[in-house]
Amino acid sequence: MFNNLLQIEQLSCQRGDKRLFSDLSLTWQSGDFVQIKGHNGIGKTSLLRILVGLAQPLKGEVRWNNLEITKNREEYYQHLLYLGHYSGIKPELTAWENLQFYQKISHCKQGDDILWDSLAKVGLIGKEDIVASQLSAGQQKRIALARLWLTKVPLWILDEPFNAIDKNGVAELTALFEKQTQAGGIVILTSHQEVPSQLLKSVQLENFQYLGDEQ
Ligand SMILES: Nc1ncnc2c1ncn2[C@@H]1O[C@H](COP(=O)(O)OP(=O)(O)OP(=O)(O)O)[C@@H](O)[C@H]1O
Repeated sequence: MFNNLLQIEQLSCQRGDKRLFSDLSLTWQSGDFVQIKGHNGIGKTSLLRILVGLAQPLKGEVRWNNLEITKNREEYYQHLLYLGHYSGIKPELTAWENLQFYQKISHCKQGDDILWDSLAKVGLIGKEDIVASQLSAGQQKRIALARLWLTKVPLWILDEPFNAIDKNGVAELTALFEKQTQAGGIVILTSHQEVPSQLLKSVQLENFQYLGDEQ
């Protein structure tokens, strides 16, 4: 895999009238497996949303391979898989159809076999013909997570991927994240649960909390 770089420079974030973090500068590259840490409400989701171009920082910028992401969205999104709090699945489609649709529109491994494999990995065999709206929140989350076994993109940004996932699932997903980074990908996530990996680096957002002296 090409050596990729995700850089954030002098990033400051405000939500409503509340300044969250400021002056955050970091560089991640191929092979990095990173957890964004910090107490509830510190701004972890806000940071991820800035990283994927869904929210604007107050100051600073995000660059993918030296290009500012908001000016090069099309190129950036060809390399990014983002799973946010809302799983982004279509409620009127079955689990199978959701993944088939994803295979069609994304840079994915193709074919029914790989799709069955991805359903098996998330424990949805037998549920493939049920429309997503009739599945539980946890099962819907697992349809979204099945994309991780289909995608070929290098950069994964995942907000609480382990929510509604049992202990075995957490271990299996963590192994997949390690495999992705060892193959030259970059995985950035938030998690309220312990992530069982020796490879994980962390960014503590408390270290960048706004202290009130920035102009
Ligand atoms: N759209 C918004 N408008 C105003 N304030 C917001 C908005 N979204 C989030 N906030 C506030 O910004 C702060 C950070 O929210 P964020 O969801 O980024 O935190 P978090 O660290 O991910 O929290 P948690 O660990 O609880 O998921 C919170 O105080 C939240 O209330």
